[in-house]
Amino acid sequence: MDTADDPLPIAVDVRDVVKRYGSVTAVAGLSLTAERGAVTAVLGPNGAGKTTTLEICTGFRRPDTGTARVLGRDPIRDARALRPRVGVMPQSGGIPTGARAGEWLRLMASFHRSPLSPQLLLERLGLCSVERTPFRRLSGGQQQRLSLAAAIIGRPELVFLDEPTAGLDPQARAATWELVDELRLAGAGVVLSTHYMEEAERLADHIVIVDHGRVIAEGSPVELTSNEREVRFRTRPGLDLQALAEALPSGTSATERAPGHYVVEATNPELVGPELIATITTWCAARDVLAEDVQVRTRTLEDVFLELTGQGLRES
Ligand SMILES: Nc1ncnc2c1ncn2[C@@H]1O[C@H](COP(=O)(O)OP(=O)(O)OP(=O)(O)O)[C@@H](O)[C@H]1O
Repeated sequence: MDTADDPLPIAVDVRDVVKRYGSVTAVAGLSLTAERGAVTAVLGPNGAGKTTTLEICTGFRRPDTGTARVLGRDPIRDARALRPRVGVMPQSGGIPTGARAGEWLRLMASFHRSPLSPQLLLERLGLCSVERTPFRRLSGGQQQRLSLAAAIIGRPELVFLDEPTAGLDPQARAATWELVDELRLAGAGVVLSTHYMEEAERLADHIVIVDHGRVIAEGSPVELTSNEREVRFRTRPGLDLQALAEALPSGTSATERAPGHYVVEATNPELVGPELIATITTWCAARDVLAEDVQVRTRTLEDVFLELTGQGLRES
């Protein structure tokens, strides 16, 4: 380990980065930090700028303006010094098509002073049966797992994983998550991009939600969701929501999300309690309406994400 610039708690410091591809602004003034010993998930819809941001952090692209510092260094100028300390799993695999799985891992291991065992990684990631198979003949999931193994074999201090579990089956996803947990426990910083809310909630200490090249929200999974509680119930469509709103305490609002599916949201989670439930069900009873499936829900990361980024499909 290089001790010259250690131990900074901040492993990645991206400030005001802008990156354009012709007329497309992929990253539009984005700032984020990621700590050592923690998993930072960059979450965003298609085309949000996640890959470009990771590529800037790994020295693959130069920002038009703004700065990126990785382990206190410049990812492009200090690429040689950073290489043994930083693991990278690019979205496209980044492994020569003719390289055989086992040989490639052993080669990668030979570049590091105290690597993980290639054999052990092949076993943990279910790649033993394809050890002698060239990269181009591996399935998409096997390619990803090999790329993950190559990124972490040198026991990096910091690792960037671009959508590490996209398209993986549940077993491979669980194996990947386990390895990420172990990296964090070993004190490494992990920065990963993902579309999967479950993955961000399960793995991340810090979630950065990105859209249109900017950070639109960030915090721990609990910080992002705990203030968000609501009551849901089902009954006949077309209730008089204005009348219901008059019966509800201030700081709450009622909507009919889909015909017959109602949500009462509160700005303050403490408002969501027995009294609110009683108010709703009493109001319904007075109209001879049965409120069914009454649920108090803490909103999920997915609820928050969709509210922030909108429900519409992205073209890119
Ligand atoms: N090499 C490139 N040349 C031109 N445009 C690009 C290039 N790479 C990315 N873009 C565009 O920049 C924007 C951001 O892309 P980027 O791949 O960073 O987003 P992303 O959040 O990783 O998306 P996804 O989740 O779909 O992988 C998109 O509009 C994309 O089409």
